[in-house]
Amino acid sequence: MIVRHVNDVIGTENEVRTDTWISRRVLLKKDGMGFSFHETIILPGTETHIHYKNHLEAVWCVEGDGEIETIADGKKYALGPGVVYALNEHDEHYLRGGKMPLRVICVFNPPVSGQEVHDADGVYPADLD
Ligand SMILES: CC(=O)NCC[C@H](N)C(=O)O
Repeated sequence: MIVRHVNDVIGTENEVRTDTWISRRVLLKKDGMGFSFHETIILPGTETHIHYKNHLEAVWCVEGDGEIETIADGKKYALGPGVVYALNEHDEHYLRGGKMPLRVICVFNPPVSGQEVHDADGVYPADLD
């Protein structure tokens, strides 16, 4: 069994920081679960263009506020505690931070390896070792 605390990831290479989010990747591809499991903080007032062409992602919003806009149809959804969204169609979207840090728990299938960041098109690479 694997038992970890998010504090074991903070400050390590598996806490990935960008200008718009911080991702603490607690379970990774190498753990063999078939998914990866992250705590992510979306920074207030930011916008991130995301298009997970190679992954499915489900997101559970725990605290804070923000917004997601699906680009294909221009629909906007408010994000806050208890909201869950699943990018079951690899939906290209804008993820926006609100007034407060938005803390979410994310699952990726297939799992990320640990160091992925979005490329210019909002994509994570298919298989990083
Ligand atoms: C919700 C979302 O996709 N945020 C970007 C970072 C991602 N959650 C990650 O943990 O790599």
